[in-house]
Amino acid sequence: MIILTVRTFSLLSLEYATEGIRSMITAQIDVSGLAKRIGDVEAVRDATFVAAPGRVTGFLGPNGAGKSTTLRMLLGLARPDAGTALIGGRPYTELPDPTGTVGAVLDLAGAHPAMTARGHLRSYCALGGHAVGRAEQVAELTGMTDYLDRRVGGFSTGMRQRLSLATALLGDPGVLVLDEPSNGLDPAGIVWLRTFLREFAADGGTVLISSHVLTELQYGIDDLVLIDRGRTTWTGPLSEFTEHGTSLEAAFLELTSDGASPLPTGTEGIRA
Ligand SMILES: Nc1ncnc2c1ncn2[C@@H]1O[C@H](COP(=O)(O)OP(=O)(O)OP(=O)(O)O)[C@@H](O)[C@H]1O
Repeated sequence: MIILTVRTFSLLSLEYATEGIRSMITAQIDVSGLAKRIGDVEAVRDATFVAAPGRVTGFLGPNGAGKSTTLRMLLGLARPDAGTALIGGRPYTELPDPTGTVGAVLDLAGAHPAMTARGHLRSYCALGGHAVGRAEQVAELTGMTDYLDRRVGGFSTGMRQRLSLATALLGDPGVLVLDEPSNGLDPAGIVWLRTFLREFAADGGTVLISSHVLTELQYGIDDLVLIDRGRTTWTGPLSEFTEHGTSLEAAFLELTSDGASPLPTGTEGIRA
């Protein structure tokens, strides 16, 4: 996809880029020293990383590592005990146009089963103050046009994932935050999602995508953030993680042990 950027200017710390007929507000994600205790559990102890515009950043860690809790803090759904999680230099709750800045998929679309996809999207257009025609536009972007008049109750998990993504895109955000979006997608759906996210980033968007499945991220991301037991243990370009012959899987296992192992030889990413 060719980017025709005709103008950019700074809006707070957000970059507003106009490109062809489409415009988006792009912004960097900055997480620093983030911590959150839930009951007796230190769900997040020290998460520090950046997700940059124009890049797809994978947020990888084993089950229970703290990925969802970190993303919930980033999206203003949980209050950090310490540290900051900023989008374009601001907490989510202080963004002037939250849905026009960030699209998030944390859970499968919680639409009423009797509602059609079109009805679901149109009600979110009304809630978010978006033009009603956005429903059909995001359906086209996510390959949902043929399903618009079907009831959500009959959707497969993969179609629900697409509907969630379509809903997140209604405000034409420049930042996408996706928590395990490949769950329930078949191989063709995974390839489609990977291609969609790469094009979104190629247009200048910021993508942060979490997963505990290595193979989901291996071919679709530019940068990698590893989290283990609530701490980011490695951040950097994926190419640095694997270029010296260490497989992603081997490096992942090494860096999600007890943290005592050395970095893969030649790896220049940052180890926390
Ligand atoms: N509501 C909660 N009540 C109690 N403990 C919680 C709660 N939410 C998260 N935790 C705990 O916090 C830790 C981090 O959980 P989190 O869901 O953030 O991990 P995750 O990396 O997203 O895991 P997964 O890959 O399995 O989704 C885990 O030990 C989890 O059990």
